[in-house]
Amino acid sequence: MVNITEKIKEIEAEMARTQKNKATEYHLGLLKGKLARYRAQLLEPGPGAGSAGGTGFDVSKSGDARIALVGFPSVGKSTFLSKITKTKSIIAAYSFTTLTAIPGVLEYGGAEIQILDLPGIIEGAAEGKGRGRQVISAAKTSDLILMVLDATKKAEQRRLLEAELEAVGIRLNREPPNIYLKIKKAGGMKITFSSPPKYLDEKMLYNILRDYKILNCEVLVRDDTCTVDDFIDTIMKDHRKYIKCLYVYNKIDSISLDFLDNLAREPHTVVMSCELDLGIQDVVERCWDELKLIRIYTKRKGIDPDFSEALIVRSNSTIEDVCDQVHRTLKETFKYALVWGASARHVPQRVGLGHPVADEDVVSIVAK
Ligand SMILES: Nc1nc2c(ncn2[C@@H]2O[C@H](COP(=O)(O)OP(=O)(O)OP(=O)(O)O)[C@@H](O)[C@H]2O)c(=O)[nH]1
Ligand SMILES: [K+]
Ligand SMILES: [Mg+2]
Repeated sequence: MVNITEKIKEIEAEMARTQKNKATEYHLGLLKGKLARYRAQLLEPGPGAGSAGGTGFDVSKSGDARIALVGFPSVGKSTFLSKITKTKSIIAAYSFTTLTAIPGVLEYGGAEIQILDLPGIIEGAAEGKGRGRQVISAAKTSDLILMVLDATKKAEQRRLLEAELEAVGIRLNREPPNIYLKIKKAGGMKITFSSPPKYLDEKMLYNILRDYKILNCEVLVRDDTCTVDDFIDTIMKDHRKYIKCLYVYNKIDSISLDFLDNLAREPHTVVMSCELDLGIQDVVERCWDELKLIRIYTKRKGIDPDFSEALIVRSNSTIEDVCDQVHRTLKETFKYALVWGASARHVPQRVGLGHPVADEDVVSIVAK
């Protein structure tokens, strides 16, 4: 492990020394590729490492979605958990009060959302400082990262945390790059671009692929704005996780109104004060919006739908997912479904398993 950390440091130092220009472009691209590979190795649990490896804290997933509270020490993560759930996580003015993952349940919109309060992370967390690697691995399993920031601290805290998460392959508020890569057994490399690329060329991709020992493959870059980093993310796609992130500035009771106004205007950002009980509900609502969970009300033939209890499915779900939520084997006897609501072209619409559902649809499943 020490070896890999040293190698990473060496590559980072070499990248810092290398001037960025046309002549060094290929070399820098290769270095980035190597860096990504070592970082992935760093996260793999070594032999006998047990749960101390990259697996994070063993909190089993429960409920309809998971939100991870990530931030530097003493920004108010545990205070926030205690506000929005019945769980009491220890709150104190000293750093590293929380030492493991503390799960709580937020009930909202008929859904149960698991909230994971995590220990504070520090710079260098991705390389294993503190419990950083476990914290970040736990964050990697979440549907939404709530990055809790201290409004009284320097603006760079946000960039530092983002860099830590990026270093272990988490991509915040982004989509996977629009690059097709298929690894083959023979036939050499075939690299094509849908339109002339702005930041890539064939030779560069060729070199990086060779460095990864990928000699036979098909590549199609579909977006002319893709960068070397996007290409490396495509090669490393098994180690990448695209997660939504909401930036939450806490302790706004201690900053000026002007400053507060600026913070609140940043994208994906909400502000709150746990101490004064300000903005907490806004944060919860924004979380709900970001998770894009879908509530489905089921209806039996001849009876009004039961609006008191919703089935919760994820965004982009279909009738098939609804069936799976009701019962494991319901699909097998499924004949058709009747749908009332935003996803139906007319009401009720008779649909099959592949029909995409929308929030607050009413669904009646008809079995064979
Ligand atoms: N001024 C102010 N202080 C707050 C607010 N929210 C929390 N605090 C204080 O900040 C300190 C740290 O709170 P915690 O909830 O323990 O912070 P944490 O992020 O869980 O800390 P670690 O577990 O150590 O990483 C405590 O003294 C809280 O009372 C707030 O909105 N305003
Ligand atoms: K604390
Ligand atoms: Mg805490």
